[in-house]
Amino acid sequence: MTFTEIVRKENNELFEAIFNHPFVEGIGKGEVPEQALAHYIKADYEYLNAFMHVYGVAISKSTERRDMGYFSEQVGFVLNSETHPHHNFCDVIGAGYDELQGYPLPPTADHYVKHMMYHAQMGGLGEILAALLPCPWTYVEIGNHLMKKYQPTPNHTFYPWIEFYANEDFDTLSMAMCERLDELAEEASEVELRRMKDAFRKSCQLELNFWEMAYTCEEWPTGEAVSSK
Ligand SMILES: Cc1ncc(CO)c(N)n1
Repeated sequence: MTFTEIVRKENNELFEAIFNHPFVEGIGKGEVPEQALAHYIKADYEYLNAFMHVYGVAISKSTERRDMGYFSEQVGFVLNSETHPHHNFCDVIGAGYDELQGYPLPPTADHYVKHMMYHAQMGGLGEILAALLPCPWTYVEIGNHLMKKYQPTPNHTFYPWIEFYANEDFDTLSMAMCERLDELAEEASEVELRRMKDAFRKSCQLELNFWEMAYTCEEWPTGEAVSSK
């Protein structure tokens, strides 16, 4: 088995818990509370900004042009394409996209971006990719799972969202990350492999918690966040 096949298997329970989460199930059924959709977009817009910062660190740690090219392509994808699923949620709640931008991250999203930045700063390319991979991988699987289970047609409330993540383009771009990570794992030491596994698992856990954060409209204890800007 390859490294990514092993970690996919070791974290199967988390993937299943994500598929069964009420937010994700709600997307499939076409019913998600409006506050949860708004909370998700506010957090995810800033999360994706942080994700691009991590790609930037990954570029600075790359020695090969193919890696630099891949990361820069991914930044372009987040900037130009991953706005589409966000627009779907905004349209459903009748909110303008810019109204939901610029908010401080709730605790779980804050934890998630700092977890990725920690591995980006402390680790090599393999460790960075291991921390990043659950982001596209869980969404590819969510998209395909919802397509299969609910077989939405274009008039489904969340068809654009589901179609975006189930689409082959997203799959191809994301799964290139699996192949590169497997190559890096071949050359990694035992210690590096353990760190890569930890980074991957924690990102899967935080993916699950991110859905819960949005669903419960999680806030900081006193209801006031300190802006990190
Ligand atoms: C939290 C989170 N994980 C994964 C994705 C998919 O890129 C996303 N947009 N947000």
